Amino acid sequence: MAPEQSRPPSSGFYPARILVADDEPRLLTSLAALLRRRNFDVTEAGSGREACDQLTDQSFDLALLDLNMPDTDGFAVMEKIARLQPDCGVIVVSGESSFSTVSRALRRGALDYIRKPFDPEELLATVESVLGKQSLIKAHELIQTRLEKSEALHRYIVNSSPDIVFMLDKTGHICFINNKVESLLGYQPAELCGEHFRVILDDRDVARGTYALRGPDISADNPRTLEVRLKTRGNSKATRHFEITAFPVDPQSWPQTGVTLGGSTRQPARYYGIARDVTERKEAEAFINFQAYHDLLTRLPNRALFKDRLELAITQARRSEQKLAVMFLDLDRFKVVNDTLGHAMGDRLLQAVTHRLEKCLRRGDTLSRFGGDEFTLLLPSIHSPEDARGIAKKLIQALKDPFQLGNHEVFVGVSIGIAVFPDAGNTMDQLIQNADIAMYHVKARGKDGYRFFTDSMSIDTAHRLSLERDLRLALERDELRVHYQPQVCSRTNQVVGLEALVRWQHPERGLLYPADFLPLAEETRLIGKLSERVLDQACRDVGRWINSGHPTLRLAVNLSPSQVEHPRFVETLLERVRAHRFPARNLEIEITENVIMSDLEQISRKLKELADTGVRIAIDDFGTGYSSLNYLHRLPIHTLKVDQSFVKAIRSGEDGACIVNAIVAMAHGLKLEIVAEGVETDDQLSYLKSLGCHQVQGFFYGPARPAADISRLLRRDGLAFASTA
Ligand SMILES: Nc1nc2c(ncn2[C@@H]2O[C@@H]3COP(=O)(O)O[C@H]4[C@@H](O)[C@H](n5cnc6c(=O)[nH]c(N)nc65)O[C@@H]4COP(=O)(O)O[C@H]3[C@H]2O)c(=O)[nH]1
Repeated sequence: MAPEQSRPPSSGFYPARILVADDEPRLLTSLAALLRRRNFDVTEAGSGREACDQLTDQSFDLALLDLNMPDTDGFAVMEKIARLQPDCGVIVVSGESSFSTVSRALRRGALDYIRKPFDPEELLATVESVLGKQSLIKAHELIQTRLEKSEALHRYIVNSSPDIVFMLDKTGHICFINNKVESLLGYQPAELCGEHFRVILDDRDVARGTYALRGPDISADNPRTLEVRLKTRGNSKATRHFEITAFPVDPQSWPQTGVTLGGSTRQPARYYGIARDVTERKEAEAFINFQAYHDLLTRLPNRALFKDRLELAITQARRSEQKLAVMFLDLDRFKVVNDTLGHAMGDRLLQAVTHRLEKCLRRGDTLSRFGGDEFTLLLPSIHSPEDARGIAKKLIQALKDPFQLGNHEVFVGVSIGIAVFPDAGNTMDQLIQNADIAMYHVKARGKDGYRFFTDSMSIDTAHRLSLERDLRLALERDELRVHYQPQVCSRTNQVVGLEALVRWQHPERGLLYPADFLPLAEETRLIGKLSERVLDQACRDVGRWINSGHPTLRLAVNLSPSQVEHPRFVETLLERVRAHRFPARNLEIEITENVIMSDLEQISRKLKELADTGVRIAIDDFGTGYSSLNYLHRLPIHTLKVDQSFVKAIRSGEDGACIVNAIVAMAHGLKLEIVAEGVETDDQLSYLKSLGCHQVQGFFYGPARPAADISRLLRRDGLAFASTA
């Protein structure tokens, strides 16, 4: 008999439930008693059918079955167990001991076989061994299930990460990479495992990326963070920006460093990292950065970026003792287009202008939009000012052809001031300001041209501000004066005309000449008012002289480019002339070639209108501008004024003298009158006379003088000048 003992160790927290089935009542009772003494929870079944009924009612850990039972044998019960309670183990306790029966029972799932009559100890040992195995299998299955769940959870966490998670071996080959790499870069994780991680690094970042992991001090607490571009699959040009955080795997926190992952690499994982897609942030940063330093309409660098580049270029030029040029460009007639066609057209024009200007430049040059219709250009290393001159001519030429804006064909020009480092300024602000000043000198002299800054143009800023204020006051306080320079016929020494030249009687600085304030007047748009005053005064003075016995006396007035461009130029001029009852045929307006060429069509219409009323038209400084002869016979021009530079050349016998010959010959051919300016010497006068150029103006006959002097002259000598000359 089995000794009375405590519960078997394999039964866990509750006694194992055992079904015992045998058709021999005595054997059944003794077997049950034996097991109960070991604290098993025993259910007895006196037949196979009864055993089957029990199996439908309750569950068991183990069944001890006799094979030979009359109605339902042990095999049938085993079948039912396999179907209803597959976890229930089976031990056959049978008198049958033939090999075939034993083997059949084992094939049907019996875990052991005990032959009757059995030894109680042996039976109990078998029961406990089977129950022990059963509980081990169950525990194993439980752990297996938990592991699978845990693995699934971690896989889910890693693959659902918004970042790419990866592990590398010590040489940088990818041991593991999560699925995120597919949605962000288009690669399958499997195709990257085993590859070196540089295969996805953008070429520009390979050196930085591969070097990054080599630091001696990086760890999980001190990871290496760097921004790199990663290539997307299939198109090596398309990259995305990532912030990578990586560190060596700590053997203490993950002792599995010796284990390879995924079987695709021979080396164990040594680095852990995550790569966060920061493309949108980078793009937003790039856009904000672009906005801060660029003009969004033209996409050109703005004032801030231009100044930054200029500062840098000055430092470099200083170090290498080279020159650089700063140009200030102001569009001519932009305002007219903007005002008449609207801002949208104005914007399109600025874009088109930018496009043409950019085509004239080299890679290192910086063209920037300084504001409105103003641009600045930096030519960082030039050999001589001639290089800048070449570019300026190219820029002017580039804007010559009309711009097509919808149905409108518009013309703009550009006035360019040039300041060359170091002669025209040592600092960034000086260079920009001086280029600006030079530009206004272009504007004041007819626009659509270029000029280099010279010291004589300079007006420092404080001076400039006070001058501007003074100029406004001068208009209010009537400080402007008109002086008249006689135009004399050298054959008769008769005064044929008077050129009105503005002066400013400054309360502190004395008499100022146009060069001192006209550019500023142009810049501050006071030029319009100033010109009106001059015209009014001149009409009054010369009108008086005409009426006092000099009916043929001609008044020559200079007109500023902005005056001529004004849409109401003709009406305004005629209104003033009529208001003073000044005879139109005695008026000659002087304009430069540049003004004409700026918009040939418009200007020619205006000049024809004026000429129809009797007003004469003279081309001032002839020979210094375009000298495109084409317009001469298309416009109602009466007089050519030979620029003083050519007259000066007569004395020294330079080429200029030949130009005078040519201009005079041409004027004769075209039946135009000709006036030579700046005649100072007898030689010049004789030479001009010999060419047949008889109308002259210059210090030879006297400078421009106040009206009172002219009145005296006319009273004393009539129109004859003989006594003075
Ligand atoms: N070296 C030398 N110079 C001589 C001689 N004879 C005359 N000049 C100067 O030469 C300039 C001739 O005028 P411009 O070419 O029309 O050039 C003028 C004209 O373009 C402009 N200007 C003068 N008054 C007015 C005005 O009322 N309105 C406008 N828009 N411009 C004016 O300012 C320019 C300079 O005027 P100014 O300083 O008065 O200078 C005048 C005159 O004083 C000479 O023999 N030798």
